[in-house]
Amino acid sequence: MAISKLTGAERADLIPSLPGWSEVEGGDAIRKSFRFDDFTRAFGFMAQVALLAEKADHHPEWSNVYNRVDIVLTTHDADGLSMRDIDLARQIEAL
Ligand SMILES: C[C@H](O)[C@H](O)[C@H]1CNC2=NC(N)=NC(=O)C2=N1
Repeated sequence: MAISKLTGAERADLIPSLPGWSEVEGGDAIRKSFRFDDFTRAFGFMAQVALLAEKADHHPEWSNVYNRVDIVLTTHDADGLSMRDIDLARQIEAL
């Protein structure tokens, strides 16, 4: 099943509803940087996100430095931003 990229209008409507998430230049991804008290907290968060990602079969591009976790969401199968990214961002926010 083809996954469709969000249109500019859809992005403009949806992204502002995700607190702290911003559009990456070009509009093909969204990103957010999370900060925690320490590495243990950051890694615990990553473990929770990993479980969500596996369940959704939709995986983040991310990096971790000590207490910081930088997440980029994009849909490789759509070559850009899709509703799957919005859905995963919403689930991350609900953690
Ligand atoms: C075969 C498997 O369902 C796909 O490769 C999934 C896995 N995780 C994925 N994650 C992301 N971010 N984009 C995808 O297109 C994607 N595709």
